[in-house]
Amino acid sequence: MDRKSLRQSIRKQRNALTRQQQESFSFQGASRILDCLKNKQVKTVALYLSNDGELDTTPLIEKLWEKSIRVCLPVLHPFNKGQLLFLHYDGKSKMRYNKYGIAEPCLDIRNVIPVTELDVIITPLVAFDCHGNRMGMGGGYYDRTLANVDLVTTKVIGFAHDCQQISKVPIESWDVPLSTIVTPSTLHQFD
Ligand SMILES: Nc1nc2c(c(=O)[nH]1)N(C=O)[C@@H](CNc1ccc(C(=O)N[C@@H](CCC(=O)O)C(=O)O)cc1)CN2
Ligand SMILES: Nc1ncnc2c1ncn2[C@@H]1O[C@H](COP(=O)(O)OP(=O)(O)OP(=O)(O)O)[C@@H](O)[C@H]1O
Repeated sequence: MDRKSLRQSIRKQRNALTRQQQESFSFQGASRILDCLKNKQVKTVALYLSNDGELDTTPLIEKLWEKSIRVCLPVLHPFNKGQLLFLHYDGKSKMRYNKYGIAEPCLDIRNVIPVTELDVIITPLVAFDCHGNRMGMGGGYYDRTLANVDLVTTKVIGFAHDCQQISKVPIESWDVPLSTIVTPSTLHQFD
């Protein structure tokens, strides 16, 4: 299957999960991520607000706030096409909808967090495989972000439903494989 058909098919599957499944999976996923961050000096985590049947990040965001860990969200760069900025997000952040209908903090330079300050980036994805290859929504936003990340100082974790795992992601030269992917049932570690 080509990338486009694969995307469509997996997006359909995750959107078909029931409300009850979405809710229990989001708590299971959150607790796996927290396990993964335990005993690490984590001050700032980049997350995303779930959309299109993605594993819901709300319980995880709440838990991080409880632990006084700073949460950032991606914002589409206003001029540089395909690039993301990361903005601090708390319960009081002013929000707007971007062109994809995803809520993001209103752009205010004072709230921009440089990627070098992100201890952990939790990425959304559409499909992944047993080698840690990921495929996203098709904008190349995270591929571009990860191309500029120092993977020694910033831990990158994919977050997805179990049903998003496929046997082989058709990869492209710019794809950055992930060493960790968390699903509700499993912490996947790849070498
Ligand atoms: N929750 C969440 N936030 C995110 C991402 C994500 O995957 N999930 N992104 C990860 O990169 C960025 C947004 N990337 C996206 C890229 C394409 C589409 C999308 O819906 N594309 C439509 C076509 C839209 C159009 O061009 O009109 C489609 O495929 O149907 C959505 C988000 C930043 N924020
Ligand atoms: N590091 C990069 N530099 C420049 N262009 C890039 C880079 N990474 C990806 N792109 C471009 O972005 C487009 C979309 O890439 P791709 O389909 O792999 O995105 P994706 O992995 O599905 O999305 P995302 O990374 O946002 O989740 C491609 O046309 C590709 O040329």
